[in-house]
Amino acid sequence: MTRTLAELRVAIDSVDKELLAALNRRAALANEVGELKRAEGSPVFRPEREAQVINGLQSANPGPLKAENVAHIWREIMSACRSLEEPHRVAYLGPKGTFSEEAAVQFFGASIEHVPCVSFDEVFRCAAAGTADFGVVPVENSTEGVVARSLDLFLTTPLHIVGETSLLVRHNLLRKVNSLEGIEVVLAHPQALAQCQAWLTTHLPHAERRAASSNAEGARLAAQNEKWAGIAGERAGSEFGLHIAARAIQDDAYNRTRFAVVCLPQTLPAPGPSGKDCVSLIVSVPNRPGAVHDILVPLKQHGVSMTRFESRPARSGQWEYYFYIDVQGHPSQPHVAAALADLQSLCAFYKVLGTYPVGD
Ligand SMILES: O=C(O)C(=O)C[C@]1(C(=O)O)C=C[C@@H](O)C=C1
Repeated sequence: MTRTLAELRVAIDSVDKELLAALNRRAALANEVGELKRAEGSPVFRPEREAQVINGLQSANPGPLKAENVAHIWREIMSACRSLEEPHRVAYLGPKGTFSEEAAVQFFGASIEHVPCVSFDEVFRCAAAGTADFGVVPVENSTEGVVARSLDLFLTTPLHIVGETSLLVRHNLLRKVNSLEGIEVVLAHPQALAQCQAWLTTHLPHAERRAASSNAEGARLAAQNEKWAGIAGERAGSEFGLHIAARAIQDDAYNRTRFAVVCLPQTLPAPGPSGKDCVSLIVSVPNRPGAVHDILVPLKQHGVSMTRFESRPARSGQWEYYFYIDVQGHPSQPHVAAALADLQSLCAFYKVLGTYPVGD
């Protein structure tokens, strides 16, 4: 016999009460964990434990809830529990409404204190000075490649990477008026202008492309002039009361940006193994034939996969480079430790940027 809507809602209300009671039992346990950690002076945020909790629940999930929804729900549950233990301040490129803010909330959940910053440099400064506990910075975009400023800042920063997350980036043309007519200036971060260049050339060939410090800042400025438009996410559109004059204008439909989560090692030491981890390194090699090939040999010999290899000029004027390398695994695994030790012995410069659970 099929149940009526009223009967189904009564059943849902009863499940919700069970969930609420269970969630509060969980929160009380997290409170106890918090007291324990305060007593021993250990960090509240444990990304490897959170990754294990989510992976475990996704494997045990019988459905019909989708695996990605399970991840999303538990990220929020753990964010709420974590904030009971200790509220975390998270710095990102502001103002409110940026993709960086979205990445910060995707990684830490909604229960955080927001520290919007005016530049990537400021995000690094805030996290290094302790004004924020963590910083979230973009490192790579699937259309445009590396975010050079972030990579350059990694070289000298005392911060290390403790996590990563990636976002599907959908850019919209935002404007006071809901039309493409009469747009004289398009304002956005240079990365976003580059990610939408084919669309802009086709649809707004005569509009000036003007760089803004962030997409949300471009949207904020566009809200002040009818002849201007911004390129940003929906979040920024609603923040500044703008129309979406054109939706999803990025040249690549699968445009994704990967973000790194950084902090001081004293805020959170390198996370332990989660079962699916990654090590990020910066190295340089002596300028001689075959040197770059040689640093890859230990990885092959010890069966360690490399998932990323980027170069940045060393700015020595000598055509020397820093290489940004990501490898799969955790240094607590003997084959990873052996590969890294051999690699280090070949490098003129070697810096471990971080060991952390692989993001989604
Ligand atoms: O297991 C812990 O260490 C906790 O503090 C609990 C908990 C959770 O809610 O499950 C909360 C914060 C940590 O980042 C990891 C997990």
